[in-house]
Amino acid sequence: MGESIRRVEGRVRLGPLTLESGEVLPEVELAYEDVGPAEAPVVLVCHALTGSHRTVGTSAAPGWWHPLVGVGKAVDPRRLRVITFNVLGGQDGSTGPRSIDPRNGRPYRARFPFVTIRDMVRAQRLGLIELGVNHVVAVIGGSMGGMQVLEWGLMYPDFMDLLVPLAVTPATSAFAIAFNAVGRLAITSDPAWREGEYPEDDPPAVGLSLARMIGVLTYRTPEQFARRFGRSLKHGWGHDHREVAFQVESYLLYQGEKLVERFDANSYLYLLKAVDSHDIGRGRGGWREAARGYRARIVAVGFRGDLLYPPEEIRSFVEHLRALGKDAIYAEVASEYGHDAFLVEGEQVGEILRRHAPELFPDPAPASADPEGAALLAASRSASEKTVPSPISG
Ligand SMILES: CC(=O)SCCNC(=O)CCNC(=O)[C@H](O)C(C)(C)COP(=O)(O)OP(=O)(O)OC[C@H]1O[C@@H](n2cnc3c(N)ncnc32)[C@H](O)[C@@H]1OP(=O)(O)O
Ligand SMILES: N[C@@H](CCO)C(=O)O
Repeated sequence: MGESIRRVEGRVRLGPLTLESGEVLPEVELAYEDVGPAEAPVVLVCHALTGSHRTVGTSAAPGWWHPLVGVGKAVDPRRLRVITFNVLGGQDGSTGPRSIDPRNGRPYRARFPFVTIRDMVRAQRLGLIELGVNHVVAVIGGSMGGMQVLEWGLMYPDFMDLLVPLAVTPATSAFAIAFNAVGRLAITSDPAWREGEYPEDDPPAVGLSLARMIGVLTYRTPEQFARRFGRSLKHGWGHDHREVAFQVESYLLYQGEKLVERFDANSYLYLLKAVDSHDIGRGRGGWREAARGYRARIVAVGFRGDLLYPPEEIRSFVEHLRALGKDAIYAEVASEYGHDAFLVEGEQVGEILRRHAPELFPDPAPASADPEGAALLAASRSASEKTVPSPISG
């Protein structure tokens, strides 16, 4: 970041935390990134499955959401204080399966308790209080991050002014749970998983890799694969069923390997379970009834071709909110990235935020005055598609 922009990475200690299940984690810590002026209005960002608290990052290592959050972007840390926590159950410094259980001095691994999206949100609320934050202007997140956004709005309805759930439905569908179940089975049936007791340098690589490959199939679209790979061959066409004949196979294998390099298999299992737990209506009379509890304004975004969280379901959710008299709008983004578009189409999501919440996300001041900001801008991806206006956008 430029010298003028404050960026802190740290950990907050929360002490014991009673989970939704009734189990108690005796010592909980959350890793966080805190970027922007300390006195500025706070935007809380919630990360997705394999993201981390490094939302903005640095010019040398831009964070996972650099297309949307950063100098010159819609969520600009020159005027907003942007805070992200690594989720409870995560693997980037927050308490999770890799952490030491203080009761016996051993890593939890597969003995870590089941955590839900609500547990993640409660931990973050305690984390914000530790950081001296009692109100945020917006909570933003996509996918598993969007689940946290929806829960934030019900668990602490007056804590924020605006909720921005992206690529998420009010409850995880049977179809999405089914893919998660297959992913988990891929990991747990790899003999290298060893009931979670694998050494750090010998993880269940085949299982985790396979789980990611299955996941990637649901995060993208047939259109993207057709355009990128078509039937292009990697090697000459042979007759061995073990060969990697097509480019698309090579790509998928690489995506699997890449995750093995950067993610813990046990944490992946727990986070998939947390995703399965997502249902804003659980214990609240169903999602339609639960929706009555929102008090903050909502700008919800769906992504064309999202197999897991179909835009039409998000749109119906917003229609229901509006029928309840809530201040909610829906906008849709077209992208061949499908579900993953929430991560890469930052320019389009930024346009939606500027249009519907200009008081928080005004047109950016040029980043050129800040050389590091310009470098971050250059690092972001260009969006090729345009935002699709929705008839129910305000
Ligand atoms: C951006 C980050 O910070 S990632 C690390 C933190 N984690 C996160 O942010 C979680 C969320 N992020 C993600 O899910 C992803 O990073 C996304 C969706 C944002 C982008 O996905 P990517 O995998 O980077 O994009 P994409 O699908 O274009 O794949 C590109 C990779 O496939 C490789 N590739 C492309 N075609 C082929 C092929 N035929 N055979 C083998 N590899 C191939 C590219 O070389 C490239 O490799 P690289 O990642 O080492 O540069
Ligand atoms: N690509 C996303 C998918 C889940 O939203 C991730 O890895 O977090």
